[in-house]
Amino acid sequence: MNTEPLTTLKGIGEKTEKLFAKVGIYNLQQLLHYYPRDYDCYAEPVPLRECRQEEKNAVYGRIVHSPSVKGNQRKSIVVLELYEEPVRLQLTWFNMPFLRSTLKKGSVFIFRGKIQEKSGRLVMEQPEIFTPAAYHELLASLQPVYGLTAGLTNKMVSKAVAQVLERCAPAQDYLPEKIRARYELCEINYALHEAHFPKDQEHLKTARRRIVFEEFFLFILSLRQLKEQTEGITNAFPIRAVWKTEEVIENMPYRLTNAQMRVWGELERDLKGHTRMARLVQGDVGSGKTILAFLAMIMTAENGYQSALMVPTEVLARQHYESLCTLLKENNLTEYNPRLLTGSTKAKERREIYASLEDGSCKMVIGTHALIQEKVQYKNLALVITDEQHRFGVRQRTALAEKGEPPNVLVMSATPIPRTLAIILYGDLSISVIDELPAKRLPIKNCVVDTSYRPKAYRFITRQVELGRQAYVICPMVEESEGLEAENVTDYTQLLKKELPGITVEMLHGQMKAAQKNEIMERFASGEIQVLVSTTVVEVGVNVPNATVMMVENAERFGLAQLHQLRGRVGRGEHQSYCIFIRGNKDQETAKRLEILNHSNDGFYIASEDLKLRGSGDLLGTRQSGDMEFQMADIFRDADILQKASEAASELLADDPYFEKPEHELLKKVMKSYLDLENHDIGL
Ligand SMILES: Nc1ncnc2c1ncn2[C@@H]1O[C@H](COP(=O)(O)OP(=O)(O)OP(=O)(O)O)[C@@H](O)[C@H]1O
Repeated sequence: MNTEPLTTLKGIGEKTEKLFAKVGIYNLQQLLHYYPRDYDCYAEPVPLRECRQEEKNAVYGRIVHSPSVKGNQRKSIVVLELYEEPVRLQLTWFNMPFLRSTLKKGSVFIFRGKIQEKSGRLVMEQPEIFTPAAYHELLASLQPVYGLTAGLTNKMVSKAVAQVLERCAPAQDYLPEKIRARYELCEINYALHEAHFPKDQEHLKTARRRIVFEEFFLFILSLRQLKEQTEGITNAFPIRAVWKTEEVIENMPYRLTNAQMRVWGELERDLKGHTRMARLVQGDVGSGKTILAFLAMIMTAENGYQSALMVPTEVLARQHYESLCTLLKENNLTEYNPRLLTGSTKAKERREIYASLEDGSCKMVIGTHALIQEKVQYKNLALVITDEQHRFGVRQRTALAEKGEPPNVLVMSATPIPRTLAIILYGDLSISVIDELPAKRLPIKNCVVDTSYRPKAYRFITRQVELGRQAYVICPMVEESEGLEAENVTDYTQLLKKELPGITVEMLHGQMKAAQKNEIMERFASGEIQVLVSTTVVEVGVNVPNATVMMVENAERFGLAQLHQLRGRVGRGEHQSYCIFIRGNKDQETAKRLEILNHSNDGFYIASEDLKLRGSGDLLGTRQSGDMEFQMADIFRDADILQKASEAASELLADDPYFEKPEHELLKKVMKSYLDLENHDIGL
């Protein structure tokens, strides 16, 4: 593992190092695995009449008239007209007056950019300019497009990656030869190189297959090890039947659905059982998983034991904490002393919480990664609940479990994974499914529209706010970023403040300070903020039943599973809810994909239809699931590779369960650092 800092690369100083840190890259190893999020394909130039609108095109241009330059020194626009009967195309460049001397009359260039229709004219803004010879060199190649942040350019990333590739190669391959041959996987150095700088689609496909396989393979191997260590362990916290949970269920303002009751029965059986519980509860968005988690916590506390609920974001931790406190108060159970422990808990309070966990006076704790820091000692932690399994590595899953006697483990997930895949990905867990939504829910009304619909959408939101409801508006980015045409939360909030006078509009995104995020979320939950412009930080678990509109800008930039999660933020109460997906392009494929969402509110159906539509050949589309477990793999798109990796892991473990054979020596080392890395990521 190459953990040298980025500053060991040429051209990277402290300033650039900080920019890389913003996208989560701190060392060479991480940079090597920072795969492009897309690839730009340099296709043959086409005649103007064959250009496709809303897409990137390359066109030949013989300059007949010199370009015009308008404006002044500080703000100028260079305009060049291309004409091929019957098509006229206007090329424009902002603040690049020097281009006038490059674009000389009589010369020939290739211009490349997106063609759009604006006020009845075809325009290409800020096109790239190439000489025909230079373009020829690039032809058919795929140029990597990396995820960026303000100040970090694509060129900076690709140059740095190129250096690392040169420095690290040739690495020894740790996937055993036998497996590589059997599953037709290419060699590691080749895979890494082609994943970043593919020669063509075929090379990319081959590279991708290898990397995806490897990601799944390592994951499954560690999962199997985990299973071996934990399966059949005696339940160290036997639970007696108690009546409190029955009372809590009776006192609830609603009745549990049949599915909730069935799953609760399964949880209860597990908790009272002789062997340790290890269960996954899967249920579509809004199906009511949280109350089951709370019931399990109450039953555990009633028996004198502690439980911990760990969630991926602070916003969600706080929300769950508040609902738990309300539930306990309503049932006179505040003696369980629930606490909230997150990264932003102040030192003094933190010490108090640590003490109450150690002496056992706190029976329930909800929090983020802070819960698994070394300093936290529990008196008798009997139940660990993790929310949204996917966001935690295998290692994190057990870190909590290692604090004392192995506790019962309950995992909640809203990711609609088909059963066959779930069995692989959650190999160490039994699975329960909540396959029913609470009654009285009206199906969400959806529409997929283009940007011209915005004024109507704003009027609609205004009317909903007048009725006392609230709305979310989701943008893909936090702030404007060079070369990326997508709406951003910062500018959009300003725009909406103007467009929606008299309505309280605020923004929320992951880069804000925790205290600020909490404040905004609390004001939204209490109804004070009426429209929340946000990134996908609200994607998982956020529960504000009064919100009835979810408007998603640049819906094409999100995977369907992610859009389904976002949509799940509305329709959580009794009011009719609406979802407006705004398409930022006119691409046919996008339209087809979004139509699936438009016609169904069922997460499992959406995932399977999406898979059919994509087929396995689609390499470049948006990743389906927003999970962070894998760098490149996507559990939906790569379902077939997942199956193969699972097969391979079984074969390997049957042959050499402790990696003792010489050909598995390197793999053993990699497995160890794979687990350590996850530890390292969470600061253990
Ligand atoms: N049986 C029920 N009847 C009516 N409302 C319910 C029922 N169960 C839960 N709810 C309510 O439905 C809303 C959604 O429940 P919850 O937050 O548990 O969903 P979830 O399954 O965790 O969804 P997500 O995956 O989106 O977080 C909450 O406001 C909750 O109080």
